[in-house]
Amino acid sequence: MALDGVEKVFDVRRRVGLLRREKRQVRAVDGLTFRVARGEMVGYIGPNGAGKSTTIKMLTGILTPSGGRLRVAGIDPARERTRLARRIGVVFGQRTTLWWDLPLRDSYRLVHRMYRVPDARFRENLDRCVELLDLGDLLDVPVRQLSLGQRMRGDIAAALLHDPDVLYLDEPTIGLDIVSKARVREFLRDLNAERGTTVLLTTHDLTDIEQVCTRVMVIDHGRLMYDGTLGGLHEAGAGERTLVVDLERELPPIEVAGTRVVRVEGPRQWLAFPASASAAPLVAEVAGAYPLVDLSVREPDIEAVIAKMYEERRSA
Ligand SMILES: Nc1ncnc2c1ncn2[C@@H]1O[C@H](COP(=O)(O)OP(=O)(O)OP(=O)(O)O)[C@@H](O)[C@H]1O
Repeated sequence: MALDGVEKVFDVRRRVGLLRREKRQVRAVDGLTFRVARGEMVGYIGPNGAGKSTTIKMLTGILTPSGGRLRVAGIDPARERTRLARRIGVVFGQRTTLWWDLPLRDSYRLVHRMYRVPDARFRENLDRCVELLDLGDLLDVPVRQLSLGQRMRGDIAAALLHDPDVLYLDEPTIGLDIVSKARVREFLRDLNAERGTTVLLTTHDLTDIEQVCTRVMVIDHGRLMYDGTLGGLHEAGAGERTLVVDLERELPPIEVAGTRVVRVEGPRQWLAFPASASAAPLVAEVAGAYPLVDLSVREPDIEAVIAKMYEERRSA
């Protein structure tokens, strides 16, 4: 999977007052560049509205990027969506891709035909999924009668019957009890070990990442904020804070000892400094040396992401 400067801009019309409508652009994905090698298991996390679903939709070919280059298994998803469909599996925690009124077995038969999976291969895959996901007693139950955890296992099996090289999972453990969560995670590890399936996992549950992924990418405001191990993420998140400085006019990046300018937009500049340092002397220095209008200290976004996830984990 290879992304180079991928962008997605949405035009949104917003009503302003009674009659006027304002056109605004939302940059849901803003220049994403990363690679995921074959067989990697990667967590893809970020706060609500960060651009995760938009990325996944582009990776499946549902949405066309506004800019940049995107390849999955060597295929341009938007151009060859059908060819790509044979190579990828997709699981959405919040909705099912199964036929609501049909027993699992019939849904699987439809997948079999839709993807023209060779009979022997299909039977082998189905047997393996039934065994590992413990679906034996559920095959003849209509999907609507399944519990959430049972349905999720059924969905995961459906996404894998055509031997995809890449599996996208969007919140696969949401709403599941501890036993079902553990089962899903174990299954993903087994699948990866046996088949070398590449996994991209979106989740708000840190344990999913801890137990399944070897790498985590954090996205915020459509940009990649972090790419590395989970351990490294804690350090990065706790490492820096930002001083947001509004100057009277546009200036070249300002120089304040112990900080570095990470972004400039007109008269506004962002200065990163170590989280362990006190902000007060930095504020005094900026105020003394530059024409200042306003100033605020921001906690790092990554830290906010982690804090939020840990909060959710504690209360789970
Ligand atoms: N079809 C659309 N039209 C306009 N704006 C959109 C559309 N889809 C997404 N957006 C906007 O793009 C941004 C990114 O949304 P996206 O759904 O990708 O975030 P997310 O990281 O998946 O969030 P969540 O965790 O809440 O699912 C948001 O500001 C969202 O409002």
